[in-house]
Amino acid sequence: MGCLGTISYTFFLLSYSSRNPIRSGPEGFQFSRALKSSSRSMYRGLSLRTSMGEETAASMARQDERPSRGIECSVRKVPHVLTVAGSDSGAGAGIQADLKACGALGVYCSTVITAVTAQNTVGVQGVHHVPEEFVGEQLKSVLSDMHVDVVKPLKAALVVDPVMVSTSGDVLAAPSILSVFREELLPMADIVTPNLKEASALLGGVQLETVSDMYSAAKSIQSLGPRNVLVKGGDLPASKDAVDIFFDGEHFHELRASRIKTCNTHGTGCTLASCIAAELAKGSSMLPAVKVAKRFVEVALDYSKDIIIGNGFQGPFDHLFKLSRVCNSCKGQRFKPSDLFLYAVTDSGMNKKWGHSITDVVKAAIEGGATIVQLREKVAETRDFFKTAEECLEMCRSYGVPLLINDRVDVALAIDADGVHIGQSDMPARVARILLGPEKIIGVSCKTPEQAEQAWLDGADYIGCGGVFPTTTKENNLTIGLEGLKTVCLASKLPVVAIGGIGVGNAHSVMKIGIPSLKGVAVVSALFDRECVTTATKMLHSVLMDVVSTPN
Ligand SMILES: Cc1ncc(COP(=O)(O)OP(=O)(O)O)c(N)n1
Ligand SMILES: Cc1ncsc1CCOP(=O)(O)O
Ligand SMILES: [Mg+2]
Repeated sequence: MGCLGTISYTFFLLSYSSRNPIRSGPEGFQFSRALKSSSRSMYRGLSLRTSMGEETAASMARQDERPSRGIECSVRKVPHVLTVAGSDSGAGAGIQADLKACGALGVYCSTVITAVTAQNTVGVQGVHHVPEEFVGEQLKSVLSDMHVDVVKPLKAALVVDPVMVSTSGDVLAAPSILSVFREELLPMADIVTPNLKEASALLGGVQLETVSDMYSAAKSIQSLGPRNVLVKGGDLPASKDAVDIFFDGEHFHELRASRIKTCNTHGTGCTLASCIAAELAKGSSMLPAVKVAKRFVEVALDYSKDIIIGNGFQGPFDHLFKLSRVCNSCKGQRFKPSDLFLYAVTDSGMNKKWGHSITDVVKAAIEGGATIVQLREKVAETRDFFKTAEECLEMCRSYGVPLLINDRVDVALAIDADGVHIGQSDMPARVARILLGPEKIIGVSCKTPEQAEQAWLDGADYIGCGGVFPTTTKENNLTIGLEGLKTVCLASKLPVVAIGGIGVGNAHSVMKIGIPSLKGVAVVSALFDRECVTTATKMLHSVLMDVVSTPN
């Protein structure tokens, strides 16, 4: 059976990149015509039937005609937003924001580019308009291909972000574009999302200064034709929250989000509109889509408040929630096998016994020479573990020592730890790698060469091998001895840290097996079942240093 292809729901997101000036009226008219005529030709090419039986038969016939892509795959609905917008070279707004926002919300986004702007965080340096016919050609290319497999009645929603005046006050469109919006686009729109200045422009320059003004504006704009209106109050003077007014022709909703203190706000309007389109494409109805979009923008702004991109006053934010993690990662280098040299693994029971706090023992171990720390908290409540882990991470970062979390991939993700250590009965390393991404450190416990091979295949960074000696710290743990350790070290393609019953009395014998993949020892009780953790760590450190500095 050949590939049955993809069923697409296409939603139009019609917006222009913020700071992307749209020139005089005729261009707008032509553009809107291009959109309409392309849409019309797409409709002509499709025979839409309302009866499900006929629809399915037609769809199957079309699928049979499709050339096989040479792979077996089943039909899968992919929500699909088509954005018609300008390109922002700084990638904070426009097409680039739309792609990122849709990607973040799990929606496919195709693009029709209306203008290419040269811009950065300082401003717009230039605009190159794409000729109208070519905008039409892009529309045709996308729609003629990506709609042919539509098997349900075509659902097309139009989200119009009427970018005319930026929040910073830049006039982005000539007054003549207003008539295009009013006469051509708004009546077609399922939702229009003006900011205060745009709402004012759409309404002939009326002053909008209060939340109550926003209500009136939403009502007046809705009377111009769009089914729904969202008047965005981000630049409302003297407002503690970011207030938006949604009006569906019958009911008003006042939507509030906390106002994030950040300069990284470039592209919020585009992003909000893309997120609304993405949620609609996933099948949401309008108000829930708007709420999700607003929440997404709030969370993304908060996440990105400390990132620095460019030198201008208004930076972009991070739609994919990745950049501040990368910035925070240890010393820029993801994992160094030498970090396994003296690996401290915490134990809450031992801390309790000695009256130590976890942050104090982590600090003490690092000051004694620990080169990596693992939080191994088997009984803590998730909330407590999360809080402690956050504190320990801050501490470890201040010393430049990586912090790994035992077992709990969720906690590692939540606090943005440097990685995890997982065993043979924990989350599979392959899955942990997918969840954590390529940057994080993953260690896997292995007792056999086969397990070591699998850990390597799964994308682990190191293996923990043991228990080498008997231990009471971990119950029912098979001891593999120095011979078992040697066998695994010889087979392992990954660096190895030995664990289990290791302390000042036997660390020497472990390291002396002399197999290059063995990089250090991981220790619990020899460091933490002690009154003075710093002294215990220093002693073990000195034994290890002796081994590496003494010739064979
Ligand atoms: C460095 C290191 N090696 C091995 C282990 C043991 O992990 P696991 O087998 O998952 O057992 P628990 O520690 O979860 O009881 C480890 N934690 N660290
Ligand atoms: C977690 C673990 N995995 C294998 S042995 C072990 C316990 C190590 O503790 P200790 O260093 O006190 O023997
Ligand atoms: Mg485990």
